[in-house]
Amino acid sequence: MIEIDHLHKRFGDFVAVEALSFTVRPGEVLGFLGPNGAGKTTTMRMITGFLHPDRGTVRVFGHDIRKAPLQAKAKLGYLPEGAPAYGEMTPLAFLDFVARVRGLRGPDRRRRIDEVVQRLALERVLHQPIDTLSKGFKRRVGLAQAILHRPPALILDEPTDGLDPNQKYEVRQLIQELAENSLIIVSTHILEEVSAVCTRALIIARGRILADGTPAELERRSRYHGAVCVKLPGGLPPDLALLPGLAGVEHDPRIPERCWLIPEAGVDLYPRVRDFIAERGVAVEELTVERGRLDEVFQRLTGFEPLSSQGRPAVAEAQIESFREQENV
Ligand SMILES: Nc1ncnc2c1ncn2[C@@H]1O[C@H](COP(=O)(O)OP(=O)(O)OP(=O)(O)O)[C@@H](O)[C@H]1O
Repeated sequence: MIEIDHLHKRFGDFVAVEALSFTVRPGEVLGFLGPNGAGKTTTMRMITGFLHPDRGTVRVFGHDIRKAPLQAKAKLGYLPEGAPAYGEMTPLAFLDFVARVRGLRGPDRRRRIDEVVQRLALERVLHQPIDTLSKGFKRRVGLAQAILHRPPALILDEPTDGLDPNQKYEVRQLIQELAENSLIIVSTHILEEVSAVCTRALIIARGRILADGTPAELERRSRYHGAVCVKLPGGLPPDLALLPGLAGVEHDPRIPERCWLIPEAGVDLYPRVRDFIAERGVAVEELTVERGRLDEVFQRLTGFEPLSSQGRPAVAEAQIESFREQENV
């Protein structure tokens, strides 16, 4: 278990992390999300003991990272941002060096190195200087050193950043496998990654926690949660706008006959839309329900407003209001 209690960090006058508290338990994969400069790396560096907080504590399986750093660090594997390594070394020499630092000796050291080499499929680059490896292989070497001593907690700072889609997929698969034996804190900018690998997500900005929940809980905070996506070749019947519980209509800018019917809070709109379509015999090509959009929740919480969406929902809501006025509803 990792317990973080009221962590603070300033750089000069700038507050990078403020009163950050959370606990991560075995079995959890915590996605650490936030815009650039939110304080993710600073927090991870404090958790792993590479940076001292101004205030607050970090306990790793009961060991305070400042008072008992060796015991705490023995429980941690850390992949820093960009997976730095000694570039002139080969992966084999680097892993051997890390294994020695981790206190692994004799046959056990060789066995563990063999294990991670196999797990990360490093065999064919073992004797090539790390500087000459592709980004994907460099990241694998970084992950190999992080798991070499089989730590019960892994801190991974943007493990898929800069990788191609296949390499990203591979690393995500690996994170899911590693989650069977270790709790994981993983920072990312990629929201689909959160749904793919995380059991819980924490959104931070300006060093503070803005949201904490499972990916499904966060998706439920989206205005698109429960939105019904319809593609109607004959266009939107005007009186569909009168459907009780409909908060707004958003048209797909790329496909004219397609739109999202946004529900009022707490309304299950889908059965009403389905019944309306069935009763009127409206031709329909697509009818699906959205779970919600993490990107929209993230943008709203972090105060970002994309230019392309400004005003769009408001216009749709105004149209509905005018329909309702005309019909005296
Ligand atoms: N050593 C330092 N000296 C001064 N400012 C720093 C230092 N380290 C980090 N900062 C600042 O603290 C803030 C938080 O940085 P941090 O790297 O933790 O953010 P992040 O969430 O990891 O961002 P990114 O997603 O871009 O990696 C940033 O504004 C950064 O410039």
